[in-house]
Amino acid sequence: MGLLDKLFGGDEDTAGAPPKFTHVKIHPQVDDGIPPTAPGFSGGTLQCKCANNAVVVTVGDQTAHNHVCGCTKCWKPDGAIFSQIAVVARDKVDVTENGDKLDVVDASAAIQRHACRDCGVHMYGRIEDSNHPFHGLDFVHTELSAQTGWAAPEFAAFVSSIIESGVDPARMDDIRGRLSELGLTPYDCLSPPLMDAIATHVAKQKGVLS
Ligand SMILES: N[C@@H](CCC(=O)N[C@@H](CS)C(=O)NCC(=O)O)C(=O)O
Ligand SMILES: [Zn+2]
Repeated sequence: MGLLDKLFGGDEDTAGAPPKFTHVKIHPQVDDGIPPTAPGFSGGTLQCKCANNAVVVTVGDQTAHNHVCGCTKCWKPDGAIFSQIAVVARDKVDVTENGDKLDVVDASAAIQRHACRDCGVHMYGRIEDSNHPFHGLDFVHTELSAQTGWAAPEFAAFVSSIIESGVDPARMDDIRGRLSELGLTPYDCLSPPLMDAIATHVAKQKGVLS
């Protein structure tokens, strides 16, 4: 193998090779294979983890840009090193039961995460700043739903940020390897389409694009 191939992995043939990183756990929704998106799926309900008086949020549409997120701010189920989070239009999100149990986790954050004060689950995240590139979208964890058919996760965001939660940096090659095996391309910020959407929004605000 030449130097360039060594550096860029040019002729390493991994097609059809058995997965090498199945021991690496990412999130319960993806670890045993990713449930597929159901064509025509049009929403459902999300429920917090409380045994009594659970908070219920009704989402009246399919979600988009579902992904696993390694940042420290998104809610994760116990033991998971990533969250799983997707977006949906804010006018499709309604708190339908026990909304009095919701508190905003950090009012100064761009995403106002509304969490159940009893079980800690984040029920939806809303962007109130009308100048934010993602204003109009809410962030939701569809694993909180009993329905199947929600949009499948497509990529992994904020991967390096898992170190900020205490993950040993020496594990990063295995973790990125597992994400790639699952088809969740690892990015240390967001996916290229979302980064392009943010940059386009900024360029229009500055007047360098129309
Ligand atoms: N390295 C930081 C990254 C935090 C971050 O920027 N998170 C992203 C993905 S959820 C974001 O959009 N945050 C906005 C917010 O938290 O309001 C961390 O892990 O805390
Ligand atoms: Zn996040």
